[in-house]
Amino acid sequence: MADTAMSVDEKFCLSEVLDTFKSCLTENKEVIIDKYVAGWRGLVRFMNSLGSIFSFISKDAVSKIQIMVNLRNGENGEQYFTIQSMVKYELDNGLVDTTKRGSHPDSGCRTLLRLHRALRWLELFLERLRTSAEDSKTSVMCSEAYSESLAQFHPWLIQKAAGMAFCALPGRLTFFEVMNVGSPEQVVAMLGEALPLISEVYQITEDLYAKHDLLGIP
Ligand SMILES: CCCCCCCC/C=C\CCCCCCCC(=O)N[C@@H](COP(=O)(O)O)[C@H](O)/C=C/CCCCCCCCCCCCC
Repeated sequence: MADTAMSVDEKFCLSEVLDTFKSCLTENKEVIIDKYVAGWRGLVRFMNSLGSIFSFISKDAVSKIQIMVNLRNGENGEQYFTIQSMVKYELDNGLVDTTKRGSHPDSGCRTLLRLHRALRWLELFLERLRTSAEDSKTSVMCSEAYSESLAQFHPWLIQKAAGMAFCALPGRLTFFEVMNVGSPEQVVAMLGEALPLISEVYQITEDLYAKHDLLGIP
């Protein structure tokens, strides 16, 4: 049974998120939805600790996480064990609006695609953080990562609101402290460990969605 309650107030722990993404993949390289969602939940906790200016982002992420949790807890929950089984089940049963919005606005494939696009932003942002100089600005790194990924899928108003929120990000050192991992060197080492796993999960999902022509679900 997947978690039904969303707790977003617990303290963030980067190693916990790292472990969750690590445990996302099965031996057959399928992506386990419960673990994927748990990874996002950890990231949302972290974002909440940065201040209420991020709450509009947090709310959207939480609502998408909750849609996935509800699908896992629904009568066909077993079909949502992995992203691969979800895609097969929803496509076989006509449960995805692939070209225009219709009767399945909250399909698993559509909802997960939004998180998947955000995972690309995360990958780009973390890579910038990992290789950043002491005087680098988190707001700039975050904004560049956003422009290269999620921004193309967001309307102007959301882009502006996101840009304003990024300006409220703490400086690099404070940001590292909130991660609660240790020294900056330890943070960099942790990021170096986390990134290949996040990239692998991203690429597997990207390839699967591309294979089924699902990357543009409206
Ligand atoms: C080691 C950790 C360091 C980094 C921690 C990052 C923590 C980030 C946590 C959560 C990120 C939120 C993910 C947001 C998912 C957005 C999905 C989306 O694109 N939704 C839009 C489209 O949905 P539909 O309308 O089609 O259903 C929706 O319109 C979006 C609304 C809200 C704005 C989303 C802005 C996203 C900016 C992502 C950067 C987050 C910055 C966090 C800074 C640490």
